[in-house]
Amino acid sequence: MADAFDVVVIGAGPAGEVAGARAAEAGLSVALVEHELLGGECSYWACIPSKALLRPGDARWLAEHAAGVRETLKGPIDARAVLAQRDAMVSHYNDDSQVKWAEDAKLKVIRGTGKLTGPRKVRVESKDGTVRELEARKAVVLATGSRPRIPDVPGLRDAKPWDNRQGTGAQQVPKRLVVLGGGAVAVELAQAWRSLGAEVTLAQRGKGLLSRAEPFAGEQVAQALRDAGVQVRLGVEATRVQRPGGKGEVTVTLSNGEEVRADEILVAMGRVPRTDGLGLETVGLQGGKPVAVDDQLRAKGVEGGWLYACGDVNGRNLLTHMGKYQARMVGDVIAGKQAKAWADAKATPQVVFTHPQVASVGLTEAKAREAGIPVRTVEKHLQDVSGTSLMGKGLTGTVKWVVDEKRRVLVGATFTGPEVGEMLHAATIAVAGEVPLDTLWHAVPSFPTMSEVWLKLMEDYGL
Ligand SMILES: Cc1cc2nc3c(=O)[nH]c(=O)nc-3n(C[C@H](O)[C@H](O)[C@H](O)COP(=O)(O)OP(=O)(O)OC[C@H]3O[C@@H](n4cnc5c(N)ncnc54)[C@H](O)[C@@H]3O)c2cc1C
Ligand SMILES: NC(=O)c1ccc[n+]([C@@H]2O[C@H](COP(=O)([O-])OP(=O)(O)OC[C@H]3O[C@@H](n4cnc5c(N)ncnc54)[C@H](O)[C@@H]3O)[C@@H](O)[C@H]2O)c1
Repeated sequence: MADAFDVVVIGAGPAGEVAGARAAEAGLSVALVEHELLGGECSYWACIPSKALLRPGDARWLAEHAAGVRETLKGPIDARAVLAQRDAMVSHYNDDSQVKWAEDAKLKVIRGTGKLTGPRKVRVESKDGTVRELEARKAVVLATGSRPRIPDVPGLRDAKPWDNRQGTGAQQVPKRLVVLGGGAVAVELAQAWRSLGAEVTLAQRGKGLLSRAEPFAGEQVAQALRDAGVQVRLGVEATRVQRPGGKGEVTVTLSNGEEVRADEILVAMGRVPRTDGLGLETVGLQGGKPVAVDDQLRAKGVEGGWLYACGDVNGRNLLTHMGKYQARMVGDVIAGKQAKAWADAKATPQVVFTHPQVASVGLTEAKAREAGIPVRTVEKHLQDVSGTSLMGKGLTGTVKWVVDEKRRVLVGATFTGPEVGEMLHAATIAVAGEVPLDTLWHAVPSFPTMSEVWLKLMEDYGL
């Protein structure tokens, strides 16, 4: 006999937890199925540990710009203390507090691997082989996230490369690390391990780093990595990896003929949705690719509209906060409220936590032009305002606005520089809220904060 719930959520990462909690808040009974740790990739092997590894290097970089503090800095960062703090931030890979949170939110936690067996039916197999059949009266939510993409480079798999799990969870700093990729994972982890003493080489296929951001952002991050001693190779691919027996020294041959030797190799080449083995074919869908959804996060092509997918698994926006945003919509839609996810199409914020940080929202200039928007851009330097000089001598940064000239609203903004992640939300409000520039003119930034750069941008725009 199947146990019946109003909602069955498969996957308890940030998206699954929030979808379940939102539905439970509306009075629905919810089963939350998880086969590893409640909290998902983000809490233990992605966002949290990577930021814990980056923060000390960032703090030191800021301190190096503070007269009177710089002179007192002696010796390298204490890597052992940083790794211990990382372990504390991931609760030593224990999810007791998350389970308590879920139970307090009235979610029924079911441990095991969930799989669809037909419309509204989920089978959960636990590690000891026990099988439990569940039935969803209203909805099933897929929130199974993503796993790293390991491309078919000859020898790469046999070399037992690090992925984000070892890349954020290693207990020792490798002497030499080679990083393949040039997206957020690659730049953040390259900088983090370099700050802890590793000799790092980063090899990126594309012409620049952070290819979805404004080009100046990737250029500044590349320069910062180089300044910190990272060997940055752009426009090259790994063509072969050699590591006999999958341990010891690894040799990576690059497409320019160069051979890089290292003690570990980190693959940071994107993600694939976890949809294989999920029983999608039992409801007429195909595994191995993202679950396509509409703006209410309903899986397309499933009769009856009872299947939803939020977070990385639908491939819309691989960011924790956007997965949670979609999850709030899912919970509301299942509870019968009107809800539609539109922000992830036009106002997605993202912060890359390198130094300089890269904080962006909405469209880049290139994307806005591609969309046929009549674009005008405004660009200013952070060092033009007193707040930046006060934060640290010699600190710099760039802010670029992308304005829809017809509607006189911001459609995108990018900031680089120290702590700019904390400045991003103002831009997110302006973009999501389509605040007219003539109204923004009356949003006065405080003196002496870095946000005064908004004033400079508005003046340059002609307000
Ligand atoms: C190194 C790194 C750093 C990152 N840093 C940031 C950051 O700073 N900010 C940010 O916004 N994003 C960041 N991201 C992206 C972020 O981690 C993801 O967008 C986020 O984790 C997606 O959440 P999710 O709930 O969709 O999936 P996940 O976090 O992947 O959770 C899915 C859960 O489902 C479970 N599961 C899967 N299949 C089944 C099944 N069949 N049965 C039961 N359970 C199952 C998994 O065990 C997991 O717990 C980072 C990613 C990486 C790799
Ligand atoms: N701070 C943050 O917000 C944060 C941090 C980390 C990750 N994330 C998110 O997690 C997701 C995964 O990040 P990611 O960096 O792994 O993926 P990504 O898609 O952002 O970047 C993948 C990189 O790998 C390169 N690449 C792909 N195939 C290659 C090949 N065969 N040879 C050489 N290079 C190759 C690409 O050029 C690209 O630079 C992204 O959506 C990212 O935004 C966010």
